[in-house]
This record gives sequence, structure tokens and C-alpha cells, in this order.
Amino acid sequence: MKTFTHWTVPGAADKGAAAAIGNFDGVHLGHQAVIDIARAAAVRTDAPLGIVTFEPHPREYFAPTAPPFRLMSAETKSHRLEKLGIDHLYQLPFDATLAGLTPEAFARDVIAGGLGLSHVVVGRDFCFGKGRKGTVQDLQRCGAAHGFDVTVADIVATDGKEVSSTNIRTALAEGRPRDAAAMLGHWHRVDGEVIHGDKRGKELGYPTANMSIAGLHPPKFGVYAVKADILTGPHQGTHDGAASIGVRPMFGTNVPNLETFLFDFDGDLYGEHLSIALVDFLRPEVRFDGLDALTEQMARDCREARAILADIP
Ligand SMILES: Cc1cc2nc3c(=O)[nH]c(=O)nc-3n(C[C@H](O)[C@H](O)[C@H](O)COP(=O)(O)O)c2cc1C
Ligand SMILES: Nc1ncnc2c1ncn2[C@@H]1O[C@H](COP(=O)(O)OP(=O)(O)O)[C@@H](O)[C@H]1O
Repeated sequence: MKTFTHWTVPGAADKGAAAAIGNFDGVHLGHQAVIDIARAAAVRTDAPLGIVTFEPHPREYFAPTAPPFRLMSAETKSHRLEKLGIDHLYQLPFDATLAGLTPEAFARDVIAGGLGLSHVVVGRDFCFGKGRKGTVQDLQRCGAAHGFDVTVADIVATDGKEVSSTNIRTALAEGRPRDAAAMLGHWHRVDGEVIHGDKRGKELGYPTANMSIAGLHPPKFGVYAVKADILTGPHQGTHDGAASIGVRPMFGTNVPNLETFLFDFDGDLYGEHLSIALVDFLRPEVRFDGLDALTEQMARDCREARAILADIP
């Protein structure tokens, strides 16, 4: 996958792609449907398959101090898109210039002139240009004027409910990871590097691989049954586990993180990349009356998690 970080693509050879446009936060089933339409157009016309997305996310640009809402980092999103077979990722820098383009200027100078796209695919609710004024009908008019085809994809629903990044965030915030997974088409995952913690886990008999969740939408704080993929280093593989997301009220920290105890594993994971899939929410975080009460509960959590995960491939 070739990544472009500007909206003028220099080489003529890289132009002509059929591309899906959007934020693609979570790369959920609705996004995958849009990408599949772009893929069919790319195959039909022997063009590269592209994704046009914005970085930072426009919401981060307009409200930099708002609480984190992203379902995945830019890096994780790019890995996921690469796995879907995308040829060209146009990661457009969302800045004052881009945000200030009228819908007409965005279509003319970015889609047609800068990126030279032959075909664009968007969801029915797509808005574009300054003040989000441009509708899909405007995009179709611009396409006719500037020489690119436009396909508008229907919104996908699961269980009668619209698939959207917002609905996925709500499911995660309410401790319903299985509902989030139904909309994503895969488990919600937190990816990242294992960092050092307070070195308490080993003492308690439950070493936990700690990961930052800074910049990400926090799922409901509490304990989860998880599938943990070790992606790098000598211990690569998948383990079931029990993970805690939150601020550890027992120990009074205030920076939320994700800590995973991997079952049937012993090894050094510092600096390695893990991908933690949230399968079930077991219980909220608690401030126990002493460490024995905590470790007894952790033993029960692990038993419960093992039983749940045994049925999941
Ligand atoms: C299955 C599991 C359940 C946990 N439950 C709680 C809890 O209810 N309250 C809490 O304060 N911390 C909880 N924790 C977090 C532990 O307190 C934390 O893993 C321990 O302090 C080790 O921290 P360290 O990795 O920074 O050394 C839990 C951790 C795991 C793996
Ligand atoms: N089964 C396991 N699950 C998670 N981490 C493990 C396991 N076995 C060994 N480790 C190692 O132990 C570290 C966690 O130990 P811990 O005492 O909690 O330290 P820290 O506070 O730095 O997280 C992990 O980062 C990993 O390198």
C-alpha cells in the first residue's frame, strides 16, 4: 500500500484511482461495504483501489480538547486498510486550508485536480467541504462537472440498527463489546506497545502487560475477557486472557490504561506490540478491602474469562 500525505499526488501514474472517502474510524461493516463498491469499480476499470481519509480526524482538529473519541489510532487504521488490500491510502492533512475549501473547491482541486480520482464512493450520510455544506447530490453534480464517477452506498444495519462509529462508541462505553463487534464485523481491538507499569502485577501473582489508551475512546472501565495477539518478538501467538481497563481504584492512579494478564504464558513482553480483542465485559473496577480480596476476585475473573473464551476461536 502506497501512502500519500498531501492532496496533490505528483506522478500521473498514481492518478486515476477508484477510491472510498471518509473517516473510516473503526473500519466497521458500513465502511467495508463502501470499500467493496470502490473495489468493484477499481477491478472493472483496472484502476488502483484507494482510500481518502483525513488526519487528524476533523473532530480532533475542530475540538482538540474534547475527550478522546477515536476507535483506532492512525497507525492501526492504516494497518487494517492495508490488510483489506487497499493500493493507495490518501491520508489528507486536515488543516485550516483543507477545512476552508468549499465543496466545489474540494471536488475540483482535491478529488479531480490533486488526487486525479476516476471514481469516488461515499456513504449516504457523507458531507464535505467548508461547514460540511456539501451533500452527496452536490458531490454527484461536481463529479459530472469535473470528470469523476460517484457511487453512493446505502447505510448498513445489523439487528435493525444503523452501523456507525458513534453507535460502536456507545456500545463500548456501555460495556457491550459483543454489540460493538456485530457492527465492526470483528472484535474491537486495542493495539499498542507494552510499557512498564508499577511492577505490582508479578508480586500479586498476576503479571499484566500494560498498554496506553491515550487518544482512544475509553471502553467502559472494568474487567474483560480478551483474546491477546502478540504481534512482534519471540513470543508471537494468541493467548486468552483477562484484562482491566481503567484507573485502578485500588492504587489511586488517574491515567487510564489497559492491563492484560495472559493465560498460559510466561515471558518478557516489554516493547512488543500486542492487539487485545475485547470479547466480554465481566464487571466494573472495584476498590477492594485489601490485596487478598483483589487477588481472590482476579482468580474468579480468570476462571470466568477462561470459560467464556473456550468457545471462541
Ligand atoms: C483480571 C484483573 C482484574 C482487575 N481488577 C481490578 C480492580 O477491580 N480494581 C483495581 O484497582 N485494579 C484491578 N486490576 C488491576 C490491578 O490492580 C493491576 O493489574 C495491578 O495493580 C498491577 O499493576 P502493574 O502492571 O502496573 O504492576 C485488575 C487486573 C486484572 C488483570
Ligand atoms: N502471563 C503474563 N501476562 C502478562 N505479562 C506477563 C506474563 N508473564 C510475564 N509477563 C511479563 O511481565 C510484565 C508485567 O509484570 P508486572 O509486574 O505487571 O509489571 P508492570 O508493572 O511493568 O506491568 C509484562 O509486561 C510481561 O513482560
